[in-house]
Amino acid sequence: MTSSSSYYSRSFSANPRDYKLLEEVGFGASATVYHAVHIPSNEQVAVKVLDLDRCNSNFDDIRREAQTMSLIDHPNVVRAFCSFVVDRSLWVVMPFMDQGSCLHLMKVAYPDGFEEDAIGSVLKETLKALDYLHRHGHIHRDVKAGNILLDSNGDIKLADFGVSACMFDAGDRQRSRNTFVGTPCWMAPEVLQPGTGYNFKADIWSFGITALELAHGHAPFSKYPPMKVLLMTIQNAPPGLDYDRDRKFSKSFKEMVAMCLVKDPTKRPTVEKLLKHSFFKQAKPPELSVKKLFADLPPLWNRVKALQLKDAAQLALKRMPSAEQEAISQSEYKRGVSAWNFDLDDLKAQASSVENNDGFAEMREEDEPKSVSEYKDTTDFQLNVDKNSENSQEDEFGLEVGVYHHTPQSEKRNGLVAEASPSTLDKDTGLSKTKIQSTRIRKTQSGPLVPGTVLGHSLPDRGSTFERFSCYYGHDRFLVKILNAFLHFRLESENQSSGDKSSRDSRRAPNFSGPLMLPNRASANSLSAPIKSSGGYRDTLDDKSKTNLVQIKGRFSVTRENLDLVKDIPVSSVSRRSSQGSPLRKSASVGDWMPDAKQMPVGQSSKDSANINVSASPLIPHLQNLFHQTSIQQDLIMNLLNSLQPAEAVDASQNGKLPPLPRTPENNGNIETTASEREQLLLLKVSELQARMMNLTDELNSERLKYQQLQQQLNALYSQEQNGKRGVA
Ligand SMILES: Nc1ncnc2c1ncn2[C@@H]1O[C@H](COP(=O)(O)OP(=O)(O)OP(=O)(O)O)[C@@H](O)[C@H]1O
Repeated sequence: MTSSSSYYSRSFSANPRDYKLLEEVGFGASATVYHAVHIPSNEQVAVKVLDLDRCNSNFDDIRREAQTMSLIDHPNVVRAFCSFVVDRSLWVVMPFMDQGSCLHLMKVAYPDGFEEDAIGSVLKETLKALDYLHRHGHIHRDVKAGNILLDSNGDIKLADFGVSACMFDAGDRQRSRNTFVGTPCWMAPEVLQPGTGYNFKADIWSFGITALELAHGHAPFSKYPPMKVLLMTIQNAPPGLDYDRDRKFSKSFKEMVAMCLVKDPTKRPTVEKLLKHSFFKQAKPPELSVKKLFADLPPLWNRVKALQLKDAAQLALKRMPSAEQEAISQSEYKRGVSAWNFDLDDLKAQASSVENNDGFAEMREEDEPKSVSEYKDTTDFQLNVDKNSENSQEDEFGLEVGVYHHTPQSEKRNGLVAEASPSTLDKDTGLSKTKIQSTRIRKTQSGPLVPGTVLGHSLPDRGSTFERFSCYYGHDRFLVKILNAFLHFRLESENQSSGDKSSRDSRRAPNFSGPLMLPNRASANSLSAPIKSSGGYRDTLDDKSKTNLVQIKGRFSVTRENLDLVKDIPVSSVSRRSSQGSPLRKSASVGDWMPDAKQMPVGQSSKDSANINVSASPLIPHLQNLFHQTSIQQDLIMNLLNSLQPAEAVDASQNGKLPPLPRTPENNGNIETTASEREQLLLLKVSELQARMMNLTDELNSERLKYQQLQQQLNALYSQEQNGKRGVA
């Protein structure tokens, strides 16, 4: 094996014929990495073959990345010996790191993570790499275990400049620092937040997440879908090492991680400062701590093959196309693929997962932020949403706390908390064994967190009504789910919009929509086998993304669908009843339900907003978010409306009678009296539901108005742009 230092004395030719590609040793979002031999010198190298059609970056960007890589000269950073174009791909020749990435090693042999001494060495070497990059004005932007490579000598190098950005660049390149680039689980909150921009401190956050990844075998939140990760990263208290669960790790390791995972980037240490931390002062040389990790393992390519087979077998178990998609998506996501985008279908799938109440239930699990873990024992858990995240407090280590966290039962309740608790359904319904979660709202000390607009009722009312939904209408599980889902989305959208408010002045924002761009294999950084399925997920996406691609920026693409979305509200699959008596009306311009004109602000024309060239607009993500939220809410309302009729029908069809009332001494089982009483009760409930539906409709309208206002802003921006162009002409 050639030591990496001897590589530097050699020159590697930029001719594909001089390289013999051997085994595949890695696969990422846009590239396949091969173990190869440089024939003239008989040197082992790695050749990264970037599929230019699969890259979301333009060619100049990619070439620049390769050039940057070739200028690198640091023992802890993978440099490119040379790069050249072969057909529709770019070959980058690099030193071969014969033990692969830390992620791969964990997948193969350390699913629960490494020991602390190995982690210390790996992190220290990575930090040296970051120190070098930051000093030279680079933000890496994709620090993660999958990009930390090891070789048999114990050398540790940071790889993958696919998304790095130069802080000294100007123009387009500089702007890319305001784009949405990286891998969601590792991305700093400021990177995920619309329009805030970020700097090299984003790497410190990712470094902290990588520390957790190495300690646990996976990154925090890695089991959640992207949208949830995004929300959790922005809203939750930062993740960290738990003082109880992670007892095996030292205090200094925990403190070091906590220093990196502070939401306010200005409070994160620089690399220089971090290197002086006691954790790194104690770190052992990699030869002592890291080499032993792979001492007994077979060669890298055999491990890669084994993982490929394992992943292929797992996927073969899920033959159904949708299950396959889900498996690919989950698997890719968990393993940390960088290129990803959101898609309405994806979001809707997440919405449907809310039906199973996992939106709440998941929060109990292992990836909770550290502020949560101490409340693990509470059976009744609460979701606490602090709208004033910018006012979040800091603990003694300068850590932010309590942005979006569980609250212990014992806490005083003078603020508002949405509580999800198990509830048993009506025994007579056949669903009596099924537990669902009713949603109650009540006060907690954590402050006035959920605005009163959630349901437009006094708090005790809201609480009791939701309880009644789950008990009285226990037979209509669907209805309860709708209401729970609605509340969940309200909470999420409230938090999102509060995030939006804080960045209202921003000129650029990341886009959370578009197809989920995933490679067609089970796992990327885990080096798995391609999934060869005709008409499979990747194929579909490829075609779709090729035909629809409008703009490519970094790893994020804007597709025509994104734009169409602004013009065409997706028609819900839910059948809709007449809007008579509802403030909603069918809109001719957008083909869907719109607020009644008389409820619109003066001077606001829906016609104005119909024909907008939005391609250049930074408002697209906001509009998409609003559309998404409102269309889901709209569906919920329509479901609610629809459910009224069947509910009555079902009730009446039970042996031709109304549902049984409890026997009381008064009615003494008198059928005639109870029947009319029950009728009245049902009518009452129906009108109560209708009233609630009207409230929901009001909220929908106010969302619509927000959307209209955004459209107006968009119009104004567009005309400004047009005027500007005319002026220049
Ligand atoms: N020089 C190398 N030697 C050995 N293995 C490598 C080398 N470079 C990359 N790999 C392996 O290939 C995998 C994918 O490489 P890389 O991360 O560069 O691709 P990518 O498309 O940029 O991936 P992503 O964007 O998903 O991180 C790595 O996780 C690693 O396991």
